[in-house]
Amino acid sequence: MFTTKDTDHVTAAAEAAYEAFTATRTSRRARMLRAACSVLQRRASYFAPAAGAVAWGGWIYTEAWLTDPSWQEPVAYGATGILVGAVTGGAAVLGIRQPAAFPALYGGTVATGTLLWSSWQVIAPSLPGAAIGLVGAAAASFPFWGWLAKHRLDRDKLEAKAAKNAPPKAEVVLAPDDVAGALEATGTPGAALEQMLRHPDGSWTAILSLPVGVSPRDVASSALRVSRLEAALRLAPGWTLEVVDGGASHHLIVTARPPAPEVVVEFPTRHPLLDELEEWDPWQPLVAAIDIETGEEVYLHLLARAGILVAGLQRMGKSVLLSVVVAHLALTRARLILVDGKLVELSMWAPLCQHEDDFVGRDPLAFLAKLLEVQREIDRRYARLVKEGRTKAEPDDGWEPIAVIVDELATFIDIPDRKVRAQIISVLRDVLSRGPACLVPVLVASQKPQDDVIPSQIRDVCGQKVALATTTPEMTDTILGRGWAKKGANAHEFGENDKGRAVLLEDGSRPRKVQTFPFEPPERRLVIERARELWPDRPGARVPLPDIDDPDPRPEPPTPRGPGGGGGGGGGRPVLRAVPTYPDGSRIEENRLEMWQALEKAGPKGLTKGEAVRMGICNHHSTITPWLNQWLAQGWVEESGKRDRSVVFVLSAAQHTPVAEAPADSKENASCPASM
Ligand SMILES: Nc1ncnc2c1ncn2[C@@H]1O[C@H](COP(=O)(O)OP(=O)(O)OP(=O)(O)O)[C@@H](O)[C@H]1O
Repeated sequence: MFTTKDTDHVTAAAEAAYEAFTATRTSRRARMLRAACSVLQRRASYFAPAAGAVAWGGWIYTEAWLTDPSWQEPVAYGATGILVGAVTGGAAVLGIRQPAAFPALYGGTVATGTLLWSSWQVIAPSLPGAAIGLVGAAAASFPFWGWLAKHRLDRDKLEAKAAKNAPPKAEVVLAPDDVAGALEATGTPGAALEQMLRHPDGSWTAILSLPVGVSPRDVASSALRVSRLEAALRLAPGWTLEVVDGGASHHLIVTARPPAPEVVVEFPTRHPLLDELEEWDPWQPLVAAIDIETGEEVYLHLLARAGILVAGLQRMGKSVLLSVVVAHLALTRARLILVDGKLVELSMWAPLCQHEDDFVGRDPLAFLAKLLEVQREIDRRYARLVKEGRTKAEPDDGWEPIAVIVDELATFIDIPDRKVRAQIISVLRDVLSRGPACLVPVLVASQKPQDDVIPSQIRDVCGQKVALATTTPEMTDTILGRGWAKKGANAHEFGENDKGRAVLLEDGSRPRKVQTFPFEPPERRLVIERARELWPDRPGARVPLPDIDDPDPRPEPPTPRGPGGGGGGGGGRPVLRAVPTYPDGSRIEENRLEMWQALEKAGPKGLTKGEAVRMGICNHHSTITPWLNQWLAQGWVEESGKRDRSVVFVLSAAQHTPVAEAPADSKENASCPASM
């Protein structure tokens, strides 16, 4: 038996239906008995004083009648007691729930009546005396009647108000004979309802035992049967039905759920990062969006999970989300490597880069070279992890985070050179999967959610995927993985006005529908200004402008190492924008550039051949010996004593790689002045 207290109208309707259902299962007499017992049980506290008073009055007057038999006294007093008792009982049955008021009113009424009547009897015992006593007792009950009337009036008012404000009544019908009957109507006769459970949220669960020969699994797994059962149950709109196999017990478990209550979620228009523009710890998750169903903050993890993939149709909010991630990274000590097929999206962050060539534009070969450089660093870091018997980096390892942000993956994947494409996919996959564990977070974004642009090898190693609006379920699956569109990740249902609306899927979790924060250029500039204040000496990267900066439009493809690389020379590098040269102006060969730069970086401390090998510049001393000999002969390098019994090589004073100047007539990118 249920109470309607504290339940909503849906629950009340469901209860009524359920009570009707249970009523059909018992005989009329049993139902009446049960109702009587129920009233007695629930209203016992109201009946007790009435019953006590009637018994007490009856006893006094029976005794009086025995000693002085006359009919007036017992009838008069008995009538009074019965009247007041009936009033009390009636009010109790009508549902007035004030246990303390009842006995008090009742007791007062009876006591006053008794006093008046007894006094009159003493003064002038007679029949009129009895009648006056009766009237007095009745008059004494006026306060009670007044109270009762007011109470009913108030209650009616409240009910009228509640009915006015209540949402339209939902129809929840459990068919007569209900779930078993409905099941029979769908072609599965003979089921018996074993148990009906009501849940506090208004949902219900029916446990049915099926006849021998009918498999609960067959019923539960047949979409047709389940939808027929749903129709036969005539559930109100918005209700959902779940049918599961009860297992060995040969039971079928049917659960109906009311629609989830609507949560009104307010979307903040300002990202919380803007309220605290201080150095940010990349180990903590960053607030990426708001869950549109619950209003909770939803996070992206830069280091604790594998890479991040963001994709969706054009103009739906990819760059905005990307900027939120870059803004967080800009406020860390991370080295930013920005790869932007469109140049304009990430170029405003270029002044925060720590290396001049850490901005890659529309150049797949330059991208591959950068990926190989990052891959070599990952190899070095993993070598240390292996030596130290660890599986991932810790915050106090002393490694500098290296964040790789790639916008518009299509520029680097959707290219005619299949070989370079395959190399890029292979190395990017490796960097995405191994990077975060050694402080190399990677984010890739694409505005073309198609298989040929987001290969499954790339998608599958991304531990966090964000699907902004797409147009088809296939596109959604391309971003999130096969089958997710069918399981409710419906990015393809977002409309063109749903800017920043996305489905976020984290490995091992259910997809969440989210709304990203707006993060427009003025807000991005605030972060940039603050980062420049925090780290004023970052040199920034040059944004390569096509046809202006790149002197060699057809550079030779680099030679990536095979999988698992292991710190080799890394092959050649494509010609990048500034042509590195020796002091005599001749170009530094691709395969020697890394060694030359290592010498530059080492400064007067110099470098031994062994150190160069350990840094992964080459596999063996013999590789660099001829280069060093040549540079010694030219006078660009000097020997400067020994360290650990090895000769230390240093660049001769003032040797450095001059940076090629942009031609005087070249246009300057507004977001990246040549001064950068
Ligand atoms: N969370 C958001 N709230 C409000 N507006 C947003 C949100 N995200 C994006 N927008 C708006 O949507 C528009 C497109 O955003 P954005 O530039 O990020 O799209 P995009 O997918 O990167 O486009 P493209 O693919 O062309 O680069 C912008 O005008 C931006 O202001």
